[in-house]
Amino acid sequence: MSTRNRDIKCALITGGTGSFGKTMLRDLLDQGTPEVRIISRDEEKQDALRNVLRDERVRYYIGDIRDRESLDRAMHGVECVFHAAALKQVPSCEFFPHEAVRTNILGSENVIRSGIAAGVRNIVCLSTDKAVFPVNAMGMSKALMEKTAQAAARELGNMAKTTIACVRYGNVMYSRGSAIPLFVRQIKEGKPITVTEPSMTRFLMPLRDSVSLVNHAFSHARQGDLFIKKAPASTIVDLVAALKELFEVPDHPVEIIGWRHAEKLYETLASAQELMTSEDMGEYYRILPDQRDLNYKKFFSEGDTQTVEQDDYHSHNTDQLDVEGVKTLLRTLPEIQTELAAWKGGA
Ligand SMILES: O=c1ccn([C@@H]2O[C@H](COP(=O)(O)OP(=O)(O)O[C@H]3O[C@H](CO)[C@@H](O)[C@H](O)[C@H]3O)[C@@H](O)[C@H]2O)c(=O)[nH]1
Repeated sequence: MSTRNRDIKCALITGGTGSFGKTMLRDLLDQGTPEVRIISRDEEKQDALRNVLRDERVRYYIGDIRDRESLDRAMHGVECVFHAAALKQVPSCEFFPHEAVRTNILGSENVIRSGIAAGVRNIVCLSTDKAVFPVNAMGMSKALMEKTAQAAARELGNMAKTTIACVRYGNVMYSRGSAIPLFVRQIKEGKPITVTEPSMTRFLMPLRDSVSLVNHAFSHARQGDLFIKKAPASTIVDLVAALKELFEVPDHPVEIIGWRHAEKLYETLASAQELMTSEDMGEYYRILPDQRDLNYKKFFSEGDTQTVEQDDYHSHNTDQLDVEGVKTLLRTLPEIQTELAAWKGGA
């Protein structure tokens, strides 16, 4: 996936047993990283991972990013931190916003402070498109995580030992608790596919691309940068049609259930203002940090008058995949390949 992380001797992944964490872990091990630490709360998930991997280069730390001490114990000697631990489900954050504050904002602050204190070289914090113009508690807390990271980066400046960057990505296809595995389960169980709003669009990103984005950020980050990866999108109705065609169930019923709490019709990966201070890197955008200080007076005397000439970059105006395009992308996912083989084998 990446050839750029070969010189890392010791990496730490927070939330190391999640979908992203496990893929990142495998990527680092494949590159020959001598030591990868993961820190997470759930001993059972760690034990399951330990039994699957059986790799002595992986060190497991039980801990919670809410608890600075547990982070400090895992942090000494670490060169780079991939910070993926988060409360990421929209409904649970909506009902327990204070928990989102404690994990996504205060926990991230702990990761950053612990990393700086231990002299870590790179910290990459994972964010989401839901942090742009946020309407739900999950997105709001991730937006504040980004601000926390950027404030720490600004405070450190360019000469510091530690570089802090963020990445923002859209829906990771087949991630735990998301719509695609739910739709597959509904097909397998003969239950109606529940669609919220057919015309909703979402950026579609395979897990491997989210790891590439993080690797890109790791290799290219300057202090306070935020990276996004350009990605295609589709409507939910096309996503469902693609799955029905792949599983060859043209008559499978679809039930419209209406919008869930705090959902958007489309998601935005970068605002027009952010794009104004961004660098187009081909597959990626680098969004530069705001370098202004608190001396607002000089903005009037020295500031530029900038006009916003472009649109936000969102899932309604990025490349739109049609049903065939979604099918092609879905076919590349290992989980879909496994499900299809079992489905067709058993049919
Ligand atoms: O039964 C369902 C469930 C979802 N959807 C729709 O499918 C799309 C994707 O839903 P889902 O996979 O739950 O993703 P999001 O709600 O967009 O949020 C996901 O994507 C975020 C990144 O944007 C992650 O941070 C979140 O953890 C993850 O839940 C949305 O338009 C939903 O309205 C349905 O139509 N029917």
